[in-house]
Amino acid sequence: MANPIKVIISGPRGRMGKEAVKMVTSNDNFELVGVVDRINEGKKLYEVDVEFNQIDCTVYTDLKQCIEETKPDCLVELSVPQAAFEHIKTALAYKVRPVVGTTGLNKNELEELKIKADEARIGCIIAPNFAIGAVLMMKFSQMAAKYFQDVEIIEMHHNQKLDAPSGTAIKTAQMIENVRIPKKQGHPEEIEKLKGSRGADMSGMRIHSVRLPGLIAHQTVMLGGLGETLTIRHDSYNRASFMTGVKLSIETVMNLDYFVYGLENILD
Ligand SMILES: NC(=O)C1=CN([C@@H]2O[C@H](COP(=O)(O)OP(=O)(O)OC[C@H]3O[C@@H](n4cnc5c(N)ncnc54)[C@H](O)[C@@H]3O)[C@@H](O)[C@H]2O)C=CC1
Ligand SMILES: O=C(O)C1=N[C@H](C(=O)O)C[C@H](O)C1
Repeated sequence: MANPIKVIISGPRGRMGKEAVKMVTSNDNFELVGVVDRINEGKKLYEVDVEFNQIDCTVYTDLKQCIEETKPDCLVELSVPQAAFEHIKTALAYKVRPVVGTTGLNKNELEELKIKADEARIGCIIAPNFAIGAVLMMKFSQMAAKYFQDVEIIEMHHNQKLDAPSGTAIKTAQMIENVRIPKKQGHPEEIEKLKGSRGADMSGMRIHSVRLPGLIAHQTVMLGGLGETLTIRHDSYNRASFMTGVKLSIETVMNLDYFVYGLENILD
């Protein structure tokens, strides 16, 4: 059997981080060699949270030190955008391949990371959504937008989410932008009596962000035409739904020497 891929995870105590720790440590092809967090420097994961019982892996607060001591192949980045950008740049500088789920990176940051990864010929996968169904929902929406110019994206998430609109909603709109003839939707003279009531505007499309306790991650794309509408919806009911894509990305990034934005680009 080939040597396991040595993985480090950023944001291990988070909702996604915990699920990723579980997935990586239960997979024989991977070895969790370290984690990076804001706190708990030098502790073992099992000391940090009872959920990590028996996981004998060191917590680092400095990514460079983590990389130098553990010599990982891959960084799984699941923290916050403010930290993620620096983490990805550091990983690339050490030739550690990033697999990034953290959303909220802006266009310039993504562009800079693409240039760095491509120039250094280091695989890097950034996926706003790792759920297979979500990727299909985005692709189906893109297919449909060729025929329906009027699009409203409604993303719905738990109320602890920091960024709005979601990374998935932005990626969906970008994919649609590639095929849709730009159009300002609604009545040309419409007036928002309450600011924001028509949602965010992306090339005339509208994006609405719902935040409620009880939700996990959901998105509806509504397309309207002459006397008909088409509704495409995806629901993640738990964070295990994202792990198929995280696992595939870790395996795939090891054989890449360029930047990838979106899981759809590595699915067969
Ligand atoms: N691509 C995808 O499929 C998915 C992406 N996400 C994204 O993943 C990110 C994390 O989401 P959640 O787990 O729900 O958030 P969370 O708030 O539960 O977890 C974030 C964790 O990062 C830690 N953190 C903060 N600063 C850090 C630093 N400098 N270094 C290391 N860790 C640090 C926090 O202490 C926290 O434990 C968000 O950006 C979210 O939008 C979430 C679900 C799916
Ligand atoms: O914060 C979340 O939870 C999620 N974030 C990602 C996003 O912003 O699209 C992916 C998924 O929707 C869950």
